[in-house]
Amino acid sequence: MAVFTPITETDARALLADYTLGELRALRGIPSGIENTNYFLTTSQGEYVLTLFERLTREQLPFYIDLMTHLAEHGIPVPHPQATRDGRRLAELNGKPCTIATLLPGKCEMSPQAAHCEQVGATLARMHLAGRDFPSVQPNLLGLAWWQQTAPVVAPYLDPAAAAMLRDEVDVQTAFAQTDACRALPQGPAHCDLFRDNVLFAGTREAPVLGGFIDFYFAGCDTWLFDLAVCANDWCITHASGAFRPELAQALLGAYARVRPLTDAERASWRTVLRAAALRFWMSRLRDFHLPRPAQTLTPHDPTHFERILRLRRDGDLFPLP
Ligand SMILES: Nc1ncnc2c1ncn2[C@@H]1O[C@H](COP(=O)(O)OP(=O)(O)O)[C@@H](O)[C@H]1O
Ligand SMILES: N[C@@H](CCOP(=O)(O)O)C(=O)O
Repeated sequence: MAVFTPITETDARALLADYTLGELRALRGIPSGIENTNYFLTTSQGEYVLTLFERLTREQLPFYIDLMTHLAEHGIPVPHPQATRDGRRLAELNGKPCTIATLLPGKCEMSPQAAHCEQVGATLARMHLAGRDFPSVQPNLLGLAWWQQTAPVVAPYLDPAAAAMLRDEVDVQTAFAQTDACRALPQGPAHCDLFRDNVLFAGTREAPVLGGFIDFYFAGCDTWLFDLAVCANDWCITHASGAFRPELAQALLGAYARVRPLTDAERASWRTVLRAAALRFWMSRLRDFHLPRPAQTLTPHDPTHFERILRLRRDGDLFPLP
C-alpha cells in the first residue's frame, strides 16, 4: 500500500482552501507505487492526484514540478501540477511537501503490443524535443556517480561472478563517460523510469490511446538515448528471459526515430547505453532488496531480472537502432 502518510478529508479540505479547484467530493488512497503517498482527489471541478513526497527534498522537488509543468504546457500528456492561489505548485501537508496534479485517463498495460510501443516511442521523442528549452538542470540522481558509490555497497550481497560483472560494468560505464562518443550524445531532461507501469492507456487493447506518462520523480538530465534504452529494456522484451521481441523493439524505436531521427553517435553507443540502463535498475533493485528503507512496506522488485538483462546485452542481445 503506497500510503505512507495517511491524509484525512479534513486535511484535504484545508489544503484545497489554498487552491481554486473547487470543493472536496472524494478522497481515495492509491494502493500502487513505491516512492510517494498518492491519493485520487475529486473536487466539484474535476479529478486530480494528490502526491505527498516521502523521499525527495524541498531543494530537489522544483525540478520535477517545473519539468511536468513545462511539458504539460507544451502539449505533452503528463500530469499538470496545479497552482495555489498565490502561484505555488508545491504546497505542504502534514509536514511533507505535496502537489496536486491533473488525473490522466487510462490505466497501465502490462502486456503491451506493437501499437502501445509505437505510441510510447513517438511520445517519448516528442517529450525530449519539448524539453529542449526547459531552463533548469538537475542530473539523473541515479546516474554514473550513484553507480560508482553504490557498487561497493551492494556487491557483497552477490555471488562472486555476479559481483565481478557488476564491478566490470561500472568500470566500462566510467570509461565510456570519458569518451567523445558519449559526449556527442544529445541530452536534456529525461524521464529515466518510463516502465510499463508509468504509462497510461485509454481506448481498447486493439486500439489503445496513450493517456500519458506519469511518475517523473526519477527524472533528470541525461542522454536521450539512456531514456530510450530504459524503455526498450522494459517495453520490448520477453519478460521471462529479458530478450528483445523484434516486433515490439521495431515499433518503439521506429516510432521514436520518425519523430526525432537518431544520430550516428547514438547508433554507435546503443549497446553500451542499453547496458547502462540495465545496470541502473539492477543496482536500485539490489539496494531496495538488501537494504530496504525503514518504512518500506512493499515487496521489492526482483533484482535478478535486470542481472539477466545486463548479461544478455553484454553478450550482444540487441535490436539495432533505425
Ligand atoms: N496523474 C495521474 N493520473 C492518473 N493516475 C495516476 C496519476 N499519478 C499517479 N497515478 C496512479 O497512481 C499510481 C502510483 O503512482 P506513481 O507515481 O507510480 O507512484 P510512486 O511514485 O509511489 O511509484 C499509478 O500507478 C497510477 O495508477
Ligand atoms: N521502475 C523501477 C521501480 C520504480 O518504481 P515506480 O513504481 O516508481 O515506477 C523498477 O522496476 O525497478
